[in-house]
Amino acid sequence: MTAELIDGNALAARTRADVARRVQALKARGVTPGLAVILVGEDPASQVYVRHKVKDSEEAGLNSVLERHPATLSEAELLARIEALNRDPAIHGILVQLPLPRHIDAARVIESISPAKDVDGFHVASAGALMTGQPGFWPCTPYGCMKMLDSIGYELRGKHAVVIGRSNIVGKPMAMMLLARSATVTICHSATQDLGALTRQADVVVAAVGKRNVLTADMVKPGAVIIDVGMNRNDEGKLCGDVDFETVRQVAGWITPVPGGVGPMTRAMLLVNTLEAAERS
Ligand SMILES: Nc1nc2c(c(=O)[nH]1)N[C@@H](CN(C=O)c1ccc(C(=O)N[C@@H](CCC(=O)O)C(=O)O)cc1)CN2
Repeated sequence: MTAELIDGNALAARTRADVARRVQALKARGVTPGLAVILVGEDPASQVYVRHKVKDSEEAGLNSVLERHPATLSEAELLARIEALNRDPAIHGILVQLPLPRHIDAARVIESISPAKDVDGFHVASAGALMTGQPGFWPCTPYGCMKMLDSIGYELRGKHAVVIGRSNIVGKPMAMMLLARSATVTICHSATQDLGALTRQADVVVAAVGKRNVLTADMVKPGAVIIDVGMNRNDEGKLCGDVDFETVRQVAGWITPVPGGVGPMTRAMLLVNTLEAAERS
């Protein structure tokens, strides 16, 4: 068996086109969705990601403002900027690119964003809303993974999903989203014993560790759906995920590639969240 690819680039393009249509409808009612993207420091990868976010939003018809600050910006100065954006009626979504410089407490910064503008879905209020099934913003990466599962018409009810990774921004919210669809969810992490024994039982595996080859072919049930959230570099410097793609695709039923899988969907779901923030305002 060779797995079918779940094409994140194609699904993201359809999602962006849908957002663009909804933005036009909102503009006709006099509202232009506004997104503020804050970058602190000169991390090269973050600079690329924020540029993409601004370009994506402009192409979909949103207003986006990119604020670049030096790495020496103090936490108090950053909190003051966020407070001003919280009050700005033209801004519906606020995003602080992570990671932040070490002298800034990322949790305090995230909690200072108004939950109504938390389009990254990282605020504790957004996490609580997800956990209790209340309306709120879902973090873009796991939200994008759910859209990828939906795109192949996958019925999660009663299926066993294994999430590898327990971060606040991917692993934990991913598990909650799968649970909300009535999957049986196992969360694995660095202290899990015999990871393969668990993944071999899984109908769906989401790998979100940030380490190459965490999932190999011998750890996969034939026909399983494999979602690869990882973004790593191999020995040749090429971008790769957490999954040993070439061997796992011989066993799995569906698989997401890296690049061209979850990454583009993360970007697309930010547009969806920002549009919805504006629609709710
Ligand atoms: N405030 C946030 N910070 C960070 C987030 C986030 O969701 N919110 N996630 C990551 C980085 N990230 C978005 O910010 C992100 C990274 C990569 C991609 C992507 O499309 N990757 C491409 C490949 C890009 C390349 O060639 O380098 C792909 O997978 O095809 C999207 C979003 C950390 N920080």
